[in-house]
Amino acid sequence: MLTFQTLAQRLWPSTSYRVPFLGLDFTGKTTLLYYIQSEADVITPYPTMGMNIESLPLHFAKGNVSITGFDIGGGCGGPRFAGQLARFYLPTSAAVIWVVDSSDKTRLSESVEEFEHIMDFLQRSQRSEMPVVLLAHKSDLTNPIPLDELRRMFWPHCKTHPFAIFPTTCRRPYKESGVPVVLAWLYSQIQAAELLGQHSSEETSTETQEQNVKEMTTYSGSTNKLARRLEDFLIRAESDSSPEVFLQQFRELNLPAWDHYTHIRLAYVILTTYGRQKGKNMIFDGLQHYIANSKQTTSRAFHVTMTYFWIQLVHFGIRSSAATSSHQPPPNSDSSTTLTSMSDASTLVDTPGAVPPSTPSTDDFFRFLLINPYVVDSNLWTDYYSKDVMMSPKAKEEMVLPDKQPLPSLLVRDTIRR
Ligand SMILES: Nc1nc2c(ncn2[C@@H]2O[C@H](COP(=O)(O)OP(=O)(O)OP(=O)(O)O)[C@@H](O)[C@H]2O)c(=O)[nH]1
Ligand SMILES: [Mg+2]
Repeated sequence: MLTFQTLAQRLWPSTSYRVPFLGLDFTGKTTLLYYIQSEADVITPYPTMGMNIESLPLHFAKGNVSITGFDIGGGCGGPRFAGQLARFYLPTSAAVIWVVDSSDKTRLSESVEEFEHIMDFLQRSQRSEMPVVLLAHKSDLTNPIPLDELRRMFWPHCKTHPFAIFPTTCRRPYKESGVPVVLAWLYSQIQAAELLGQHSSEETSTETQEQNVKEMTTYSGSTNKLARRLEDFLIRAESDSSPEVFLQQFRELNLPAWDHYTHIRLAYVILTTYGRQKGKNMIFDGLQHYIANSKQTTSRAFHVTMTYFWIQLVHFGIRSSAATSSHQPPPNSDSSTTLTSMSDASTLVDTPGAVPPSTPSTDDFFRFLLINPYVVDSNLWTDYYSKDVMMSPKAKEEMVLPDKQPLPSLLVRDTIRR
């Protein structure tokens, strides 16, 4: 049976120490991650969808250490879902960074509540010795919550952990930001844990793993639909046909199902194999062809705006997971090419002697889903479009822009990633 923790270990082998950046949305987790990486302030103008995973090589007088920062966004499914996602990584993490927006007293008790859930989980995963650092972030703003008050509220929930609170800001020069002190503390804690042999246990009992899966889908007794759907997607992906067979089934109007999972996998496989420009046209042409000719889709109609929406979201996700993917997109994959259709696609794949573009592996699709779990939510479009706009005849026939908020921008993300 697939267990999430085994999967996480397979996809991100522990060559460096995993440190998740957790906390409520809008607290500054992403800004901090890239601030640590570049030692300079960066602009993060939109909430994180899914995760940012970055390698952070840290240098100290006493030695060097490599940390992999997992910034788990509150921009998808809310803090509860982010907390559930964190459970994939927590049992094998070296430490936890909990970020509080110290300028926002109104959300303090919400932050404590989420923190308590995470600490309970660590307790049950037998990781009650894991170092926890609380960042009283945005300390540049006026009237920050006093550190004593933060200690009073958070400390009772993590008494068994090495624990420290530091004020931090990304709005000052790096050396004055408080961040170097945090990293030095983390380094000393990781070294100490290493000496005591606490972090060496990568193995987790089957019982604990099964508990983690249960934790992933159940939260305080209430079932989380998104987490369940993610689990369904991962289980399906594990036993699914190869990407080559899957594309063949698409061309032959013979897919095993015509549902949200199938659409996401189709978009993923085609966009990673052929790049955005070519892949987008292939998806448009291929879907129209399929809907017009397959018995599976007799009552369906092609929807231009919906198709464009999912292409944009899946492509955004592919670019987000690119840093951790083993699959290399084709050269010039994003450059402009002439219109390509599904019949061109079969030519590309089947021409004798031609070198076919390589398709991504199953692991790459797992990785994509884990980093971008929001794609499992078939109602995600409602965050961007009102029902009236999306269901209008105009939106069905041509691309209509969202009326609620702009779609996540690759340009912005790439500026941040530089
Ligand atoms: N004043 C101030 N603002 C900051 C600081 N760090 C981040 N911000 C701002 O806080 C806002 C939220 O930052 P993000 O990094 O997107 O927050 P996040 O925790 O990643 O949010 P989600 O992705 O929604 O979970 C942005 O407007 C940042 O520019 C800081 O040190 N000082
Ligand atoms: Mg973020």
